[in-house]
Amino acid sequence: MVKAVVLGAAGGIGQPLSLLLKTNPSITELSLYDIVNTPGVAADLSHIDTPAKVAGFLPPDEGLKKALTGADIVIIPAGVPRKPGMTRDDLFKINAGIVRDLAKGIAEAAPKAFVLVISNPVNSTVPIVAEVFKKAGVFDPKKIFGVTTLDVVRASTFVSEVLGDLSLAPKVTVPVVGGHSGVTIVPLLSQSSHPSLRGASHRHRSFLAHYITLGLTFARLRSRAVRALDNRPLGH
Ligand SMILES: NC(=O)C1=CN([C@@H]2O[C@H](COP(=O)(O)OP(=O)(O)OC[C@H]3O[C@@H](n4cnc5c(N)ncnc54)[C@H](O)[C@@H]3O)[C@@H](O)[C@H]2O)C=CC1
Ligand SMILES: O=C([O-])CC(=O)C(=O)O
Repeated sequence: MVKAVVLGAAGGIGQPLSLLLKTNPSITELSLYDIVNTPGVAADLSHIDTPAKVAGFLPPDEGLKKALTGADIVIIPAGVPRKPGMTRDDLFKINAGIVRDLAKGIAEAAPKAFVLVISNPVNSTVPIVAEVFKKAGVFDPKKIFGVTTLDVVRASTFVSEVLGDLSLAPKVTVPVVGGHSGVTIVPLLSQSSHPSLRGASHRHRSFLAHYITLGLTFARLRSRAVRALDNRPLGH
């Protein structure tokens, strides 16, 4: 029996994430919490023919507590996303308080759950959860995670795309270490399994690394980067 809870389940990340969780046959219970719209999202997902029993919760009537009770895994995509021109750090002012309050709820209702923090800036929201848990006496460093998998899959995809063979993406590995903000995202391109990167120049690798760290702003630069690299042979 595995109960998963999504806090911020009605948002742009929360809805597809909840859908993916509902399609996972290992999950037997799925609770969706948000300040809006979760009853509708839960009703839609509940029609999918997989084992998870889905329920939606809103803040009134201790909705957060009800959503969290008995949770094994809690995933947090609640908060505001950045607008053009903003860095992830610019979200701190709003998201810090949101994550802090949700963490207090988890510490009270599901202190043993694994907690996965998606809300940005991840480099700061993870320590916020840790501090709230320490204060509540329930801190276990092995159970709190910042979700940065996106940087890893992005690195595989971008490297394969820029080097001209997207079909390699599922097989290419590019380890990414550090955090999930600006220069703290460090793709280890020298350790990539992509065959063309082994002989690439430092300059070329730096360019790719910068490209991978841009996150959502990458879209505007993507075609420019592909064009630039198309005209520049590897090693230059
Ligand atoms: N770690 C990562 O790889 C990624 C992180 N993000 C971050 O995830 C967060 C969410 O992004 P989106 O889903 O695109 O934003 P969104 O605005 O579409 O959704 C956010 C949801 O959070 C809800 N929310 C706000 N305050 C809440 C509270 N106190 N309790 C519960 N729910 C609350 C909103 O009602 C909304 O449904 C942002 O901070 C974004 O930067 C986004 C993409 C990737
Ligand atoms: O860039 C953003 O604002 C959202 C995020 O963390 C990402 O896509 O890596």
